[in-house]
Amino acid sequence: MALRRARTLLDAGAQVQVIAPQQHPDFAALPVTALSRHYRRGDLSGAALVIAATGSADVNAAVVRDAQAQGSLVNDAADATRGNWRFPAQAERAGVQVAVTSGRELPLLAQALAERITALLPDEESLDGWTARRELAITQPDTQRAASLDALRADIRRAVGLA
Ligand SMILES: C[C@@]1(CC(=O)O)c2cc3[nH]c(cc4nc(cc5[nH]c(cc(n2)[C@H]1CCC(=O)O)[C@@](C)(CC(=O)O)[C@@H]5CCC(=O)O)C(CC(=O)O)=C4CCC(=O)O)c(CCC(=O)O)c3CC(=O)O
Ligand SMILES: NC(=O)C1=CN([C@@H]2O[C@H](COP(=O)(O)OP(=O)(O)OC[C@H]3O[C@@H](n4cnc5c(N)ncnc54)[C@H](O)[C@@H]3O)[C@@H](O)[C@H]2O)C=CC1
Repeated sequence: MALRRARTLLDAGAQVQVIAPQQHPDFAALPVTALSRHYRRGDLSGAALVIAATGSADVNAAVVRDAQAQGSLVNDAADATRGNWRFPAQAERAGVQVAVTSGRELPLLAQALAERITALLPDEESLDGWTARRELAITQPDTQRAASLDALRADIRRAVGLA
């Protein structure tokens, strides 16, 4: 679990520190700093986002409490309602990102919706074409500009399946 979270955070550009007595061997290949020991109060100092993902509910509760006391965002991997951060399913193509949360614990729905949305995401060529059209449109005089943006809006809406 911690490994999956670490990959998500690294993909988002975070600096990741892992604290656990036993760590999955795949951590060795990741650019994380690792402490091979039990969690101690004080370990969270300076952390913007904290994930409690031990198998122990008591340790996770202590981590959540300590994180909240210092004002950090925190996720309890065993129960998202105990923290204030949730992990969404993600759809991404050519820089366009959509995050889907079920607002509850229903990851299979979030994943299914993210998969459906991925199929709607435009390719790089379309994005580049629309961006160029927008850049041109916003340099035009008012009436022409409105017509160009309306035409672009209609094309974009059609491309994502809207009437
Ligand atoms: C609350 C949340 C976490 C949070 O935000 O804190 C949460 C909670 C839990 N997930 C559990 C199980 C599974 N999670 C997945 C998959 C994903 N889970 C993700 C998010 C979230 N999962 C958040 C809610 C999201 C929402 O609903 O909106 C995704 C979308 C994103 C991500 O994890 O990065 C990711 C897709 C990754 C991808 O697309 O690649 C699969 C399927 C699989 O692995 O393929 C299973 C097995 C099937 C099943 O159990 O449904 C368990 C039981 C654990 C146990 O057995 O103990 C809990 C805990 C509980 O429910 O208590
Ligand atoms: N949100 C989700 O999608 C999922 C959540 N989970 C939850 O995540 C948690 C972890 O599950 P797994 O990764 O499968 O368990 P795991 O047993 O593989 O890993 C637990 C890790 O916690 C470490 N640990 C134990 N005591 C510790 C302490 N005092 N201080 C620091 N580290 C300590 C262990 O060394 C180990 O590395 C569980 O609470 C489980 O319910 C599990 C699967 C999916």
